[in-house]
Amino acid sequence: MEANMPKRKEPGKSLRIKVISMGNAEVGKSCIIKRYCEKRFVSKYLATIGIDYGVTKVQVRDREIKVNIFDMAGHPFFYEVRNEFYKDTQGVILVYDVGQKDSFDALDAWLAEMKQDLGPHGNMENIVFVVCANKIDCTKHRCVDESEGRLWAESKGFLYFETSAQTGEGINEMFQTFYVSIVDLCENGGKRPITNSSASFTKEQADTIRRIRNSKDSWDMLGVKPGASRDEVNKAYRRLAVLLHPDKCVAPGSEDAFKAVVNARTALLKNIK
Ligand SMILES: Nc1nc2c(ncn2[C@@H]2O[C@H](COP(=O)(O)OP(=O)(O)OP(=O)(O)O)[C@@H](O)[C@H]2O)c(=O)[nH]1
Repeated sequence: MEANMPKRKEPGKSLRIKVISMGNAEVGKSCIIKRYCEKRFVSKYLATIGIDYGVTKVQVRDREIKVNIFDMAGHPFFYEVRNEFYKDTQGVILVYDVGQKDSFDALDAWLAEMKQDLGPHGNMENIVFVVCANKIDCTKHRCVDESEGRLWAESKGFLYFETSAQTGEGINEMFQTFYVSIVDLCENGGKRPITNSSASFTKEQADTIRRIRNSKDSWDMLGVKPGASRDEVNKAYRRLAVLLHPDKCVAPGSEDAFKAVVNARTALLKNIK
């Protein structure tokens, strides 16, 4: 049996699972859990000290699921406390604040912390991850858009939800899908079920969309040196167009990336003899 498989897994029987929350301080981890479990929102920030623990029961199909939730403090100060709690986990709620780019950029570091604490025998493939792009009610401050977050999550085979603990948007849907995926995983011998989205685009497509988003000018976007010839620009354009054409590529953000590439080519060709 896999190390992080729960003890009882016969269909129709009750199941006990462990879920943890991860993400920078103040992104809303505790509020997301409270919104689902207690149906309320706490606007005052009370930093989690170390770990908060709670138990809840949910029904998935014909199974009663007893969920042990460990809400982790996001502050770096609590690293020593957190690292005791990563093992034997079936589900992770990975949260960032859509108005704080740092909290999105930190997601890789959170995965690295977990991987390091699980050690060489820990297997992250057996865990269901759901990414919550939280505080979507704060539209004015939003700086990480949906396609950027979704691309990050789905290229790793993680679930992705846009949430607001304040309004409740996306919260029930997120937990429902999360718990169903964990039960599916338990009934699938501890293997994460392949989602449609994770199977439908390649790493090259995801990396190219990210590169285009971060490019500094049209040359950079097409991946050619400044001063490249018409032929070089057209060749680079054709390669990207085949990779990202909306008929062929369903990765989040591909349509915008494709349009940006078309515009970059047009702008460059105007000035090349
Ligand atoms: N506008 C808005 N504010 C939110 C939302 N979720 C949480 N907050 C606020 O963000 C602050 C931090 O929320 P917490 O849930 O305590 O954050 P946390 O990630 O658990 O923080 P740590 O315990 O320090 O790791 C609080 O003031 C919340 O009221 C949301 O969806 N929208």
